[in-house]
Amino acid sequence: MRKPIIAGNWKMNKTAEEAKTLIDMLKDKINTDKVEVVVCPTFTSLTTVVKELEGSNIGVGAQNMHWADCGAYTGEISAQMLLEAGAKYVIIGHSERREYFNETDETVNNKLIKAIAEGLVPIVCVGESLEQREADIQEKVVTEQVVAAFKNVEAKDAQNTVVAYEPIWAIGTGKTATSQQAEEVCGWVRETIEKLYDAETAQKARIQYGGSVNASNVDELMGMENIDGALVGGASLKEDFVSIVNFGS
Ligand SMILES: O=C[C@H](O)COP(=O)(O)O
Repeated sequence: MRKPIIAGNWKMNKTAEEAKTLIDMLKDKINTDKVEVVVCPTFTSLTTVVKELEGSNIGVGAQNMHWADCGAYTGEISAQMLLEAGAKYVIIGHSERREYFNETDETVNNKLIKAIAEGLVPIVCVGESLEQREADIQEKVVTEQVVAAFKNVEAKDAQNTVVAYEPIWAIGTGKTATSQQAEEVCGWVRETIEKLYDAETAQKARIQYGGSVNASNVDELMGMENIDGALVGGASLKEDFVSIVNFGS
């Protein structure tokens, strides 16, 4: 049985002081007995959030990383720097990085391999655009993204990798995919992992849905066979996140 994992992607929000206030408001209300919970602040707030969550079971992640150990990559951050700051998870290939910062399937693969090598838990994002959904090629798009992301990744490492299916047309729009749409694509993701590796790997890998998840739709989404969690944006910046991670209660 896969343990559900719900992560909050804060994106470019919350100064370190604001992050402390949010964590102080959330941490004692979140139940981690049945759900693995992760918060992903900006890098500048990482150490503050890690300190505020000391003694809790809530994990801390980063929103991105570079695959190099060091070098002339202005503005980038290495896996070692994330680990030093206390991150245990890292989001890779978010659609906003693919759109605004030229993230490609190749860079996503480079980052996934490096995250695994350094012992970070990767959350790899895939998902189609509105145009691709309207053209009904979402299965092709997502399948290709998954295949490219896992190139040269061993089965044991794929089993510990989280894949987040985030239809771009549902991100930040309030237009959530229906549970049936989300389940269909997450099922394709799992089938693709099985074809790449084996049934055991496909069953152990966890798949999140992301895209306007909120307290009113999380229960139905989490009831889907191939949805093991959620990657939450806007709703993770407020008390709604408590209702989301405590889903079903
Ligand atoms: O990483 C989170 C996703 O981009 C979803 O964001 P959202 O919940 O604001 O739609």
